[in-house]
Amino acid sequence: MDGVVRRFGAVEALRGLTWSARSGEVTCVLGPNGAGKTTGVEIAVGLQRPDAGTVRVLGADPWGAGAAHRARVGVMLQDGGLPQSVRPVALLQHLARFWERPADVPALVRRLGIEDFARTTVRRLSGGQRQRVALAGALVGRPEVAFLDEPTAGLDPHARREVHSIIAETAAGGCATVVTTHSFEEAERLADRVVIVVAGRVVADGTLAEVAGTEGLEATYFRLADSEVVR
Ligand SMILES: Nc1ncnc2c1ncn2[C@@H]1O[C@H](COP(=O)(O)OP(=O)(O)OP(=O)(O)O)[C@@H](O)[C@H]1O
Repeated sequence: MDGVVRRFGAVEALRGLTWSARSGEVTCVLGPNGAGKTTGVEIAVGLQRPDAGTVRVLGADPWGAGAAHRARVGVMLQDGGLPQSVRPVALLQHLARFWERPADVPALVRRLGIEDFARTTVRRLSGGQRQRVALAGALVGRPEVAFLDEPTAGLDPHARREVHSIIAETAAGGCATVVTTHSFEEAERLADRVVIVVAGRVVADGTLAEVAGTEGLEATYFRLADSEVVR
């Protein structure tokens, strides 16, 4: 996305957001609460229209893009948007039928521990369980681009470890994998590239090594976030 602006009344959530993600890489997007990460992701998947700027995902403008484009893009949003009254495995099997070459649903279910709560409807799942189903839903179509909004927030350590390996494998399979996170440890473990967003702008963008430099990712983040907030 290039120069993307998004306003909500008097709030300027995105103030010229410019960054990109590449195939075969994990791009971690970091930034304080309210920095504009989710807004950026929602624009990238066509759920919101920018007030200004340009967005291209797989060469297409996501706003108003058709079903063929959407089928190439996987999305996991913070509040899930999952149907409430279905059971997880039935939901994933149903989703898998929309794609020509879906992922192996039983393998995904096993790896994410979804079989432990397979008989519970989505409505009654815990937050972390629901999140695992949402992640499986985002990846079941083997997308070429995936936007995962805080995929490990609130997950227990086992689930987090499994999600990290699934994300790494997804990128290794060629997917441009975008992950928003508040965890430096997660970004250091997963990221090929890091984008730091503060107050609707990108304040750092590069490989993990470039962004972390000699001071490390955490120190870089606080330095950039604090100076931007003060400004
Ligand atoms: N629909 C909306 N109406 C009004 N303001 C909004 C709306 N959506 C987002 N905002 C505002 O835009 C800004 C960016 O929000 P956004 O959810 O993108 O931040 P974020 O970086 O994802 O934060 P978090 O880390 O808490 O998830 C915030 O100030 C938020 O209050």
